[in-house]
Amino acid sequence: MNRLVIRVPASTANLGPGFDSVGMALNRFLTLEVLSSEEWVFEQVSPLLPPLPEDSDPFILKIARQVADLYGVQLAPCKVIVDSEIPLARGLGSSASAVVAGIELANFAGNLRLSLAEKLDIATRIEGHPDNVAASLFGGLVVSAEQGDGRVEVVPFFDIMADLLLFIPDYELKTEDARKVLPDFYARKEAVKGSAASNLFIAALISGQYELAGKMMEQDRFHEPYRTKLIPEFLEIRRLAKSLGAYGTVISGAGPTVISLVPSGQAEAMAETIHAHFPHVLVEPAKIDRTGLSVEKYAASNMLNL
Ligand SMILES: Nc1ncnc2c1ncn2[C@@H]1O[C@H](COP(=O)(O)OP(=O)(O)OP(=O)(O)O)[C@@H](O)[C@H]1O
Ligand SMILES: N[C@@H](CCO)C(=O)O
Repeated sequence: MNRLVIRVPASTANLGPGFDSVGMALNRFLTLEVLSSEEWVFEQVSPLLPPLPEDSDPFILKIARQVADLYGVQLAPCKVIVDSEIPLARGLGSSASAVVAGIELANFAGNLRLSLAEKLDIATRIEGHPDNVAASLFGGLVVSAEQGDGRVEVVPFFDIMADLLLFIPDYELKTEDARKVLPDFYARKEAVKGSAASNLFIAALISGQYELAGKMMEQDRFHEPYRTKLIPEFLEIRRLAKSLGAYGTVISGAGPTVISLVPSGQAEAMAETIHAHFPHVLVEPAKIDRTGLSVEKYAASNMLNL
């Protein structure tokens, strides 16, 4: 094996009331080209990536080494060329994609032969919650729950017939900071309403009742009431998107990106209208990625064709 291409989709977490449990993969990708090498070499070709540290391992290699330590193996050195379409700290799962990429790098360079379930458990432990990593690994809409024993159970769905509209502000919001504004406890009445909204949202979404899914999507009780103040344009975007026919509009992950679930084929036209109202926000149509993590292996004999 001389060349490997690891492709990991971005993701949106929560989708409103599915806090830390629901994720959806998006058609924006982190890509690693991995080649056999005498020593570790990292190159980055996207301006969206953070600068490579001068005195320590790059983040993705740190994750790979962590996984190798877990299994007690040494990693064979590689040259890794990293490209990315996922903006950092915007609520589009950049860290989860990097964690999944690091695990896959370890899988290759340490010859670990990890199963998808093992990758999910490790990624969840590193990321702290399964929503983004599960979506990046499986693709589609993924509902997940940690089991308390280090294992994560998931059910992916691939037949959601809707598109997405991303509103990406020009400022970052670190997940760590956006979690600090959340309460440690919820009153029973609030928790019951939040959980009911989540249940009905998922039931509506997977049964193709997108209007109802959109309505329930906007009834989160777990995080949006506390994070709205961190994203000043959120409620105005929601209002405008609704007036143009979006099913529902929520904070993507920990924000600041706002995401709308919209009828198939309508995202482009809506993006054009909305962009004029929010000049400092990038308004981009997106689609659900239904592939998840993909790994392509190329033998030496094929390399001249690549
Ligand atoms: N490809 C990468 N290479 C190195 N570091 C990365 C990479 N992707 C993400 N990171 C690190 O993760 C941080 C962003 O993670 P954070 O959890 O705050 O936001 P996010 O994952 O983009 O959004 P969210 O979790 O809300 O979906 C970056 O600031 C950077 O430190
Ligand atoms: N569920 C997570 C996603 C961001 O990592 C949150 O909302 O904090």
